[in-house]
Amino acid sequence: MVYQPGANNPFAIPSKHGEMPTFVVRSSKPQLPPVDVILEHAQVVALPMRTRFRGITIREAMIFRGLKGWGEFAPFVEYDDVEAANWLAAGVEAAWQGPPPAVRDTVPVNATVPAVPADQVGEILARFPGATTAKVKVAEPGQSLDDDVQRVAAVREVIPTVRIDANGAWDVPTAIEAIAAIGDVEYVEQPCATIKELAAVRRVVGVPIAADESIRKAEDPLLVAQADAADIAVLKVAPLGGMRKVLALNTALKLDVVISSALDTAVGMAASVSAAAALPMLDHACGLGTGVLFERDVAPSFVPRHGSVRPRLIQPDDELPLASPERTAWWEDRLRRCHAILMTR
Ligand SMILES: O=C(O)CCC(=O)C1=CC=C[C@@H](O)[C@@H]1C(=O)O
Ligand SMILES: [Mg+2]
Repeated sequence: MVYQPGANNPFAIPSKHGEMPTFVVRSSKPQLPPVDVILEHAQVVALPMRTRFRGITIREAMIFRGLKGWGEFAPFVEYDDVEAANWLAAGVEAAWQGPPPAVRDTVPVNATVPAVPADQVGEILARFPGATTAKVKVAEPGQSLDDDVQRVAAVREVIPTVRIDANGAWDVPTAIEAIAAIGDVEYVEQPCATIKELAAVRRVVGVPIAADESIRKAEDPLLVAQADAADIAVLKVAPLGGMRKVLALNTALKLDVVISSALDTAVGMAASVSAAAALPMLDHACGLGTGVLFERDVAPSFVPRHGSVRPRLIQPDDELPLASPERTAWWEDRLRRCHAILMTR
């Protein structure tokens, strides 16, 4: 199909001054704008973090403007193109389709506590005013179980409801030992790497198990539920391919759901918050307060107030902390490869 410039072109974005673009582009996917249309309004940002999180101190992201707003493409740099292509689908959905209808206007969020020493916990929690649930990272490489126990204890002094996330780092015996040592928690997210191990831990421990990587990195995201391996599904909009994908998964999984960020900038966070606002049922706080972990965001971050954030559309700041030309070229190449993958799906 050839898209001509102007009104009949479903992907054409008027410039800031209202003129239609002058390109002629080819695309065979009605839902996917041609790659040059995406890149025409794209910028790559490098955002400094206030606290190292998941080994990241500078969060790079590509953001682009579409017909319905802004989208984000920010797969973690180590992800391969097949996995990263889901993130592009999510960004395109946000920018060209916009959010699904909301059923609530506030979304409760948890405080997110990176694997910091216990004496830094108070400073982190102060960034999440009103949060009644905290998610604490545990099992960080190079740290001990005692570090986790102390960090969680320091959090509990301020916020009694604690969930922990081991990112699949424990084997089954270590998970059972660590969960017993850490004590009462709302749930344990991804204690072990595999679905089989999650099911084994779940059979032994008396606390609910949440699956994150076992859903977003699985070939079949429904397997974890079929294997009775989890009580709660942690769903992330960008890695799972978009807001509507997450809503469909929520229906198919038949588990309690928590929507969590993928260390989204304010643009990606707008999509994540919109997905949470559109869920028919939401019984748990969501991991959508991570904007406060950024030193600088692309627009005012979704800062929790009274423990919640509100869905809204984002207009990025005029002046952004742009990535270097080399990094920008790297992201453009990556987006082109991911776009080619989406063309085959
Ligand atoms: O859920 C939260 O409170 C914040 C988001 C969060 O923890 C994560 C975001 C991005 C990458 C992950 O390592 C991490 C997670 O594993 O859930
Ligand atoms: Mg997780």
